[in-house]
Amino acid sequence: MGNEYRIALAGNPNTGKSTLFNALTGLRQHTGNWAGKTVSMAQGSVPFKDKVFQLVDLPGTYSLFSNSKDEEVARNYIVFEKPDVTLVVLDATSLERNLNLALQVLEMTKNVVICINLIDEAEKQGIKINEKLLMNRLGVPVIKISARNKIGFPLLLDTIDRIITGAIECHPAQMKYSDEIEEQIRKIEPKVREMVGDRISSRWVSLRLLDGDEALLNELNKRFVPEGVR
Ligand SMILES: Nc1nc2c(ncn2[C@@H]2O[C@H](COP(=O)(O)OP(=O)(O)OP(=O)(O)O)[C@@H](O)[C@H]2O)c(=O)[nH]1
Ligand SMILES: [Mg+2]
Repeated sequence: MGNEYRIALAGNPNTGKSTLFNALTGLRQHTGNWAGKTVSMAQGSVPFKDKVFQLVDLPGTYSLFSNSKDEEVARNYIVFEKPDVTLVVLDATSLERNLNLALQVLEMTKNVVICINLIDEAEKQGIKINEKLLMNRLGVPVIKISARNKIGFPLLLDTIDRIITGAIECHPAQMKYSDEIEEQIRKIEPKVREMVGDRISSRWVSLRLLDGDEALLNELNKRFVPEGVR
């Protein structure tokens, strides 16, 4: 349908993705206080203004390389299924560790919202988070929420809506690597672009290939190379 948009929820395990998913959709995806709860993707819809957001609860992962099935599922969804917006759910009480995954997502896709969850817990612990500064550094909206207490939802939904309409444009920060790696990227990126066009970030694919990500290479072959040529 023309007014349906897919919104993916990514993040480290145990950051409250399913709690957010359930609170927004009214569904009952399993939640728990230990890692590895969500192993497959749950979907649920959230009507908002003239639109319907189809939320996809991805498995929680510490990175988005090809280290495990979960990472591949989450990675493939973000890169190949191309959700309209990807929410990265972070735990406000361990932001530094959580930002690692956020930076990976920013390399993979353009339309990203960073949700800093468990803001209630962070406040209890006296942790102060400057979301404006983060927003400037990361180039995408950063919103403080508490999924459990349903805090921050109106702004979150409105921000998703405004990204979809184009009222907000994301400019995700790109990590700069050593001169040597940047030089290698420059060499292979044009060839990667010939293969993937502008459907996927050619810089990100180049980086993964330089890292020897064979699972990704297989996935690219499957999706982009005609069967007779592989
Ligand atoms: N204090 C507080 N706890 C929260 C909040 N959101 C989620 N939690 C708790 O954090 C724990 C993990 O929540 P889940 O929603 O299962 O986390 P998840 O990200 O889906 O975890 P995986 O599926 O393992 O990746 C649960 O005990 C939640 O009740 C919040 O806003 N504040
Ligand atoms: Mg979950």
